[in-house]
Amino acid sequence: MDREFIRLEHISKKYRDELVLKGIDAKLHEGEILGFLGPSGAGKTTTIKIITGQLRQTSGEAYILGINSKNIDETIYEQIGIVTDNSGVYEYLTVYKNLEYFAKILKVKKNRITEVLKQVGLYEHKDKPAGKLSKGQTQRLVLARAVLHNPKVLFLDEPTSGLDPSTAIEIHKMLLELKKQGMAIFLTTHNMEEATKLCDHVALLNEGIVVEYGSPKEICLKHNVTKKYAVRLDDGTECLLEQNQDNIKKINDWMAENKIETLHSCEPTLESVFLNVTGRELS
Ligand SMILES: Nc1ncnc2c1ncn2[C@@H]1O[C@H](COP(=O)(O)OP(=O)(O)OP(=O)(O)O)[C@@H](O)[C@H]1O
Repeated sequence: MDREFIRLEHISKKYRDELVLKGIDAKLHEGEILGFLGPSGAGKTTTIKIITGQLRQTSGEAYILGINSKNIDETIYEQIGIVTDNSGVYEYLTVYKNLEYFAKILKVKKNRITEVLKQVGLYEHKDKPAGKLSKGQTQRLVLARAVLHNPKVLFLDEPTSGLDPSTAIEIHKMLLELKKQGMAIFLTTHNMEEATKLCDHVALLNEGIVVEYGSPKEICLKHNVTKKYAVRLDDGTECLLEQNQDNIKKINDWMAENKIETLHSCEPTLESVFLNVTGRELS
């Protein structure tokens, strides 16, 4: 499960005089989810466009499925799926007809349409015009279209942006299922919780630079400089205690007196790491 599907080597991109990517390196392997995280304007969409050959970088090299992105052709497009927004849904066609249309283009057998509709939970809506779907259902349809041909790599630009939490959870489940099947997923998001839950690796992007790269856990532990415990006592008192001998003794005493209601160690979150490293909020 470790075939390399994407490699970015020091990618830079200038739009006129503005340098928006400043030497990005990253890798994505089979069956992995890589999160590109950063605030609006950090360069996430630009990165997807470069990898998928829609935009030419100013310097550096990008490879997808072993092919340089500059030489991408339809054999590569047949092996990738891209979801950047909800465009490309034909509102007057039913859900099924939408997928049937793309199945023809992608030379996918019809029984795959039913399979995918069931997988994304849209089977019971298959005869509804796409224009009458809710936002979350539309996002599922877009996802269904992107995975119809069983791509090796799936690009998702903010897949749960604007969705309610329960629909977002459903989308997360689907993505983890696709990952389990070996699909490599390149995901951009502002949402650190989503990234922590889904991603094997994340790149924290700020002003065109990757300021941290690694697994969410590794990154959080690396920034866990002042280790603390959060304690809540049975009288409602809450306190944050640094991890030292005195406080450990205090906690032991409270335990002996059966006073502790909850006790947690407080590792930083990706959100707080980002704030620490860049001085900026993510959203
Ligand atoms: N075609 C373009 N011409 C000029 N500048 C552009 C172009 N496309 C993007 N930019 C600029 O490049 C920077 C990065 O944009 P990009 O869309 O990659 O950011 P992003 O991280 O995807 O943001 P968001 O989260 O808002 O989608 C921004 O400052 C944007 O204004």
